[in-house]
Amino acid sequence: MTQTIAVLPGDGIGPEIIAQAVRVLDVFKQRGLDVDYQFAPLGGAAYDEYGAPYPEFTQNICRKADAVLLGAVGGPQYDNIERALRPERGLLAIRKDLNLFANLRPAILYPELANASTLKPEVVAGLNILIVRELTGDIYFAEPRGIGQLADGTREGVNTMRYHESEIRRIGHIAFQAAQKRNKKLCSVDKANVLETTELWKQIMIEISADYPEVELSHMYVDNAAMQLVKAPKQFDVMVTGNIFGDILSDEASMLTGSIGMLPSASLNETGKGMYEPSHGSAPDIAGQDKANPLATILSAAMMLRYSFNQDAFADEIEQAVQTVLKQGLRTADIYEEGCTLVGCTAMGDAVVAALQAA
Ligand SMILES: NC(=O)c1ccc[n+]([C@@H]2O[C@H](COP(=O)([O-])OP(=O)(O)OC[C@H]3O[C@@H](n4cnc5c(N)ncnc54)[C@H](O)[C@@H]3O)[C@@H](O)[C@H]2O)c1
Ligand SMILES: CC(C)[C@H](C(=O)O)[C@@H](O)C(=O)O
Ligand SMILES: [Mg+2]
Repeated sequence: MTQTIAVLPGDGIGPEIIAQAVRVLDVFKQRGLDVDYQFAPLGGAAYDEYGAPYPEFTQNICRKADAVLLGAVGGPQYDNIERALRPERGLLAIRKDLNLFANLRPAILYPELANASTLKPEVVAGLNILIVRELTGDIYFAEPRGIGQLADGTREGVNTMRYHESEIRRIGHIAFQAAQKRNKKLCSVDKANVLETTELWKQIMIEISADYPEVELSHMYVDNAAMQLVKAPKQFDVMVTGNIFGDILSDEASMLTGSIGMLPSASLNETGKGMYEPSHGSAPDIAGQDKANPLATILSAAMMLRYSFNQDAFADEIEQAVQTVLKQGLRTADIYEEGCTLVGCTAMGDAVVAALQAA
């Protein structure tokens, strides 16, 4: 039966990078992958068309789809609209609506990019970390929130950090299972020395570690983890952390791989349904200039084939094709180094498609 991919290009560079990922998926459609695309707006594009960042039109398509492929949302033209209508709220709403609580962000350094990282090549060579970020709880979603006025006329901003143990438990199991399939090391990142929410996080991780005796569990405070990621990133195998810490640490980890333009992600729910998107944003500073690196989005499409469609061999082929184009010396501006060939977003897509067709 034909399966459906909801394709949400979003804003800024979103449409440019999504176009390349769709071309890559088309290669597999030609080889028999039985999928159809349904395009829908999210974020600013949806606000422009429907007056809401996650309108009913998009909700209906995404709820029925077997998987969702997203570019990125947001842009300066939306920064001053009512908060509830901002593009980023559309992204949070779709994550909550589809219950996508498990965000997997693999930071893998392709050997060809060892010099593209701002860190010394020997610090990052061979890097392969998986960040497991909880995505539907924490300070992102808990009430109360808002900016209020106090009796004395001054204003106060409020957000609330909250986790129920069931939310911690389910992301913990995902992380332990991922570690079990990898190098069996799990580092849980918290701020249990200060925040009770994350003290509970740590307790739950210890409790469920009993189910995974072969996985070595360690704990690290988030400030130290931020430092260790640049000092000695290869000490990590899988890291598991809450929504806000995971947001920050995954952007940090992306630079270990050369560029944020290289970091894909999968956001999964309990049934395995997923939304796949690069970890970066809509990059308004380079939008519309054919300069964006499409590889994080193309690698996110590979994660979709692996997790949503059980097509491991196709996913491997995409990852191999990305390595081939890097070996050929092709680089978008964010990963460019002397002696390589500078290409735009479309030409990078062309090269990945050509590598797949040659394989
Ligand atoms: N998942 C998402 O949709 C998502 C994620 C992060 C930020 N945002 C939104 O994106 C907008 C811009 O945010 P920001 O500037 O803080 O973060 P950003 O990730 O969009 O950009 C940060 C820097 O990285 C560069 N960059 C990002 N992706 C790139 C790519 N594929 N190729 C080359 N360079 C790339 C940008 O040019 C910029 O210099 C904001 O509205 C923000 O809310 C959306
Ligand atoms: C745009 C924003 C809502 C989002 C987040 O904070 O989760 C982004 O930074 C991400 O990492 O996907
Ligand atoms: Mg982020």
